[in-house]
Amino acid sequence: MSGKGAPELTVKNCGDLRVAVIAAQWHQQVMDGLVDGALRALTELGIDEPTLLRVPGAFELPVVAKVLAGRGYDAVVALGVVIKGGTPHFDYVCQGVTQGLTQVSVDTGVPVGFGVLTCDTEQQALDRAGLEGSTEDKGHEAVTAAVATAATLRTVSEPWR
Ligand SMILES: Nc1c(NC[C@H](O)[C@H](O)[C@H](O)CO)[nH]c(=O)[nH]c1=O
Ligand SMILES: CC(=O)[C@@H](O)COP(=O)(O)O
Repeated sequence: MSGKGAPELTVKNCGDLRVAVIAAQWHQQVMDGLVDGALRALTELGIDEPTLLRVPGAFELPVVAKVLAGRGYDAVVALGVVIKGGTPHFDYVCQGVTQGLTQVSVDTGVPVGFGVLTCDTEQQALDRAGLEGSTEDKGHEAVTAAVATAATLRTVSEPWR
């Protein structure tokens, strides 16, 4: 299930890659879908012993991503759901998470799959959660993108980190 132009990625010979998934806990129903989709992608890729850690909210994703990226993981995947409320808080959470995860990836050279939904409504999140009736599976997508990038980096001859 790929949404709105996302590529159908095929990754081979990546079963030995070390992958960690970090999942926030806000909006449980949507998060259950994202985590299931992520684990399904890992199984399809032959990565059979992923690390799965939980954090309270999306804002806590970058610090754990940073620590894991320094522990020898080939890829880290961050999953979360941020839904707009009645104040600008949404903007600051989304900005902090996005900038933080981006910084981890470029600072460490470890791909960080961005599986954080930033939605105006709960229905938008449900539609992207890989649940029955969803049109997209962003958890699966985030894993596949991160693992594909890690596989690409593995072909780079010089040590990059
Ligand atoms: N409103 C949402 C949050 N807010 C909580 C923050 O992520 C963070 O845990 C808190 O500010 C304490 O540091 N988190 C989500 O994941 N989703 C939301 O919709
Ligand atoms: C994105 C959020 O943190 C959100 O739950 C905050 O809601 P509010 O802006 O109504 O406090």
